[in-house]
Amino acid sequence: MEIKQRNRDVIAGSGYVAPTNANPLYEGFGVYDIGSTEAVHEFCSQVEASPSQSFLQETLVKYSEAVHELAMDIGRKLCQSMGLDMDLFKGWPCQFRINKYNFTPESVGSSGVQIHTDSGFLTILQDDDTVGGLEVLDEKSGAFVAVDPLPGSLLVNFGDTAKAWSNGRFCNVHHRVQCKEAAVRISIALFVLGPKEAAVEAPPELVDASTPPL
Ligand SMILES: O=C(O)CCC(=O)C(=O)O
Ligand SMILES: [Fe+2]
Repeated sequence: MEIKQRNRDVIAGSGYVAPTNANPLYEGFGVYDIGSTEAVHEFCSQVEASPSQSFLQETLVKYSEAVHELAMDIGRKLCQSMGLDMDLFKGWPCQFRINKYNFTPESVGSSGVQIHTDSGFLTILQDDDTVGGLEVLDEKSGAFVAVDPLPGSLLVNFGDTAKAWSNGRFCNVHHRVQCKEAAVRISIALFVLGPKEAAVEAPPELVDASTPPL
């Protein structure tokens, strides 16, 4: 526990999250801004990835660089597809989280993570290869739809900041994690948060008479 606690918050909730009474099955590690290779190295040294475990550090650096580049690329393509000439996510902090759910026989049927929307712009999620549980809300019918494990795939969803920026064109999807079986479930998320200093505002091209400001 002492070692896990070394993964301290940079912003609220960005470091180690221990199980709580409200959420006893969940714990997670995090890096505030994975766009910084130093932050990834610091994380590895905090959780004592020793030189004998250097493959861990290498893997994490490679993974974080690849998923960060993917996020930036998605930002550019989103803008292109909307006819906007901008590099949207450039310089935005990207938070990284490794989620662990210690599901038990007693917890089957209960909640691993309550229903929520992600607060940032975009989330890239690598879900557990075998243990399901992620469900997204179909806003029309009000029913939850299971997102079954699909090894080798990444799931991308928008959050609250994307809804604000796009003036309601992008939907911040509600989702939750349910315990379906007594097994450890791991997921890895990258959250493209939003501009560090400036406020989020819809570009003028996305505001007109038929889509007035939200
Ligand atoms: O573990 C998952 O599949 C989803 C986790 C999640 O929704 C989150 O970290 O915001
Ligand atoms: Fe989420």
